[in-house]
Amino acid sequence: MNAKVKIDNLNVHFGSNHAVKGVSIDVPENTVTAIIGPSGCGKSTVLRSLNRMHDLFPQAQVTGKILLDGDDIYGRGVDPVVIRRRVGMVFQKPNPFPAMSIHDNVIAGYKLNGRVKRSEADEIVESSLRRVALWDEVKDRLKSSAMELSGGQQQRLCIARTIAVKPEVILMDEPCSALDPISTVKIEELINELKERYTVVIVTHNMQQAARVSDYTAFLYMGEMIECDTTRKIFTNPEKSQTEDYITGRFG
Ligand SMILES: Nc1ncnc2c1ncn2[C@@H]1O[C@H](COP(=O)(O)OP(=O)(O)OP(=O)(O)O)[C@@H](O)[C@H]1O
Repeated sequence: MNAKVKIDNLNVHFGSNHAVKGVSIDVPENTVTAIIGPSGCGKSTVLRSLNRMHDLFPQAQVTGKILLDGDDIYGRGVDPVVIRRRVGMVFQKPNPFPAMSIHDNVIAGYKLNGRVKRSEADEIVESSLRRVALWDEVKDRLKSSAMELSGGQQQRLCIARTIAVKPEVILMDEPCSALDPISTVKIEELINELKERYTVVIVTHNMQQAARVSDYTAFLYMGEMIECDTTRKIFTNPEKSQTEDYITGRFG
């Protein structure tokens, strides 16, 4: 299988804190890869490296390579804005734009490309909302504020906003941690559908969630990648004792 994203000897320093130490992971296309590990082990830092989010933190120093379709996203002349369009991100807490309607939230990122005809915008809003199974719930109130939606609906709206830009890769940082169990099930079902079109990388604290939604799992510990394999192998027959200790709840 092709590696859509290849993380090759990634190191991230925040000042003197060496947060990510020589991590290499291949992320195959049209799969879900979960990154798990105890708090502070560097999961979010690895994830944010995949769309150059650390460019926004001057103290962060990133070395190594992140290849997207074989090209280094940190290469000379590469525009991080273009990378962030190809590699979208969904955050822990749903973060719709509070002053915008449901409709305008979905199309907000797409509009950064330039003027969009009304009919084109309506079509993108509908198809994106359908894809996150939110259309039927909101189609009669597209002009209402996004803040009127429940937390779970807001998270699906944020995923719709990410999809509307037509990314190739979707990064998700603990996308269900602020949601109730029913909304969590909906997002997990959605993640399973998303991989038909996109490559998904998800950070989660919840090992059952990693086991349910992912095809591959990478276990990080203190900034190092201990083991990366199929999720089935990691959860049933891991190679490393640290992985086994973590997934059986002996630490973390
Ligand atoms: N913007 C930042 N500035 C300075 N240090 C940071 C920054 N982001 C992360 N770190 C440091 O990098 C290390 C790894 O943090 P990271 O958030 O990646 O861990 P994590 O595994 O995602 O943790 P959690 O599960 O608690 O969210 C920590 O020591 C953290 O303090």
